[in-house]
This record gives sequence, structure tokens and C-alpha cells, in this order.
Amino acid sequence: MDRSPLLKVDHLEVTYKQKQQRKVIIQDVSFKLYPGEMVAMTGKSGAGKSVIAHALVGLLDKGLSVTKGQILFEGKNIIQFNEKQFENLRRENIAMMIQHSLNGLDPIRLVKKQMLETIRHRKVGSKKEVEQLLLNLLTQVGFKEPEEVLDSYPFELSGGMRQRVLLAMMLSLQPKILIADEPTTALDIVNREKILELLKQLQCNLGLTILLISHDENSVNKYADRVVHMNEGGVLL
Ligand SMILES: Nc1ncnc2c1ncn2[C@@H]1O[C@H](COP(=O)(O)OP(=O)(O)OP(=O)(O)O)[C@@H](O)[C@H]1O
Repeated sequence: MDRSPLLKVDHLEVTYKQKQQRKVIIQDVSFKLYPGEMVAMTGKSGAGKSVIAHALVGLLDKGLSVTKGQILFEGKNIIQFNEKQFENLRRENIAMMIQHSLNGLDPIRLVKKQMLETIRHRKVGSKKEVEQLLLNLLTQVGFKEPEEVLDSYPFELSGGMRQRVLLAMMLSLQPKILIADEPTTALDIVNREKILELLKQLQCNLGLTILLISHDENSVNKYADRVVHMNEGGVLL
């Protein structure tokens, strides 16, 4: 099959540098993400999964930088992107649900306000059309009564519900790739399965390409099309 990868990570190296200190954190990592597939990146805590995810969207912590290799998005090397270009990339192409993102919602601001904030760059149409879009997004992530959710505060919602709201916000950006970094860690076992099932459903129904990051290989194995296993800063094949 002649398919080009949407994302190609090629011999990536990430180094931590501060004053006299220098430590290679990610070494020679290569993998591809093809359109419409769900790839799980697994490996134990500290293996480097989050650092890779952050490198993909230009959100590396201070002191960390890409020192070797390429990250090609639709064939274009994004390593040299400036802040503005990365911002556009995150807004238009690669959405990232960050780890512990249950905190990613302001508990005391209406869901509606926070969702509106996320889509402020999209030209949707009239107020009514925007509201309908938000309701559709909430329905897409499994809410039976989206109006109620829209008019609630995150603190009134359960952990699983908040995670689904965040997912709806990510979907509102219409990304080509969704990176979900440990989307289930803060949830109980029933909600964990529900979120993974939902991601699978979104992949199948919307053709969304997903990079699912998890330390729990067993739970993601049955959902992912492929698994990239990280081992202390490198890929274990
Ligand atoms: N800002 C930073 N400064 C220095 N070292 C860092 C920084 N962020 C991460 N590291 C180091 O990089 C390595 C990989 O960390 P990373 O958070 O990517 O692991 P992980 O596989 O995502 O694990 P976890 O699931 O626990 O988050 C670890 O050794 C960590 O100490």
C-alpha cells in the first residue's frame, strides 16, 4: 500500500541542558503515524513518552531541546518551527490532551464558556450555529443530555465526564492528529475503558489519527492498531 505517513519521527534525540549539566533524555527514536490509525506509545514511567509528545507540538520544558533528528508532519520538518508556527500547528493540526488534564478545565467556569474559548479561531457562523456545534460535539463524545453539560461547571461533573468534555474541546479544533497523553490515569477502571472505547469510536467514525500514550500496555493493546514501546529514552522494537 502506498501511503505517506502523517507524522514521521526520525532518529529523534532530546537533550536536557542546563549550566554544566547535559543529559540525553530521548535517544534515536523513530516511528510513523499513518492517517486514520491509532498508535499506542507505551513504556514505564520515565521512559520518555511525555517528552516525545511535548516535542511533537513544540511544548518542551525549559532546558530541553531537540538535538538530533527530524519530526515530519505531512512531510514538513517542524523542528525549526517558531512559537507562532507551533501555536498554529496545535490549533489546526495536532491537538494534545495533556497528562493529568482533568485539571485542564477551570472548575468554576461554565463548560460553554471554555468550549467557546477553544473554538474562537474557527469561523462557525451565527450564535445559534455555534451553540449547535457545541451540542453536537458533546453528543459525539457520548453525552445524552448535552444542553445540561454545556450549562454546568466542571466541578459538578465526574472525572470521566470532564475528560469527555476535554475530548470534545479537542475535537472542536478538527485536528488531523490527536495526542492523548495518559487520558485515563485519573479515572476509575470503568471510566478508563469508556474513554478508550470512545477514542476508538472517534478513530473509526471520524477517521481521526490518534497517538495514545499510556504506561499501561495491557489496557491499550486491544484498542491500538500498533504499539510503539519506549524503553529508557529509546524505542524497543
Ligand atoms: N523538564 C525536565 N527537565 C529535566 N528532565 C526531564 C524533564 N522532563 C522530563 N525529564 C526527564 O525525562 C525522562 C522522561 O520523562 P517523561 O515524563 O517523558 O517520562 P514518561 O515516559 O512520560 O513517564 P510518565 O508516564 O511518568 O510521565 C525522565 O527521566 C525525566 O526525569
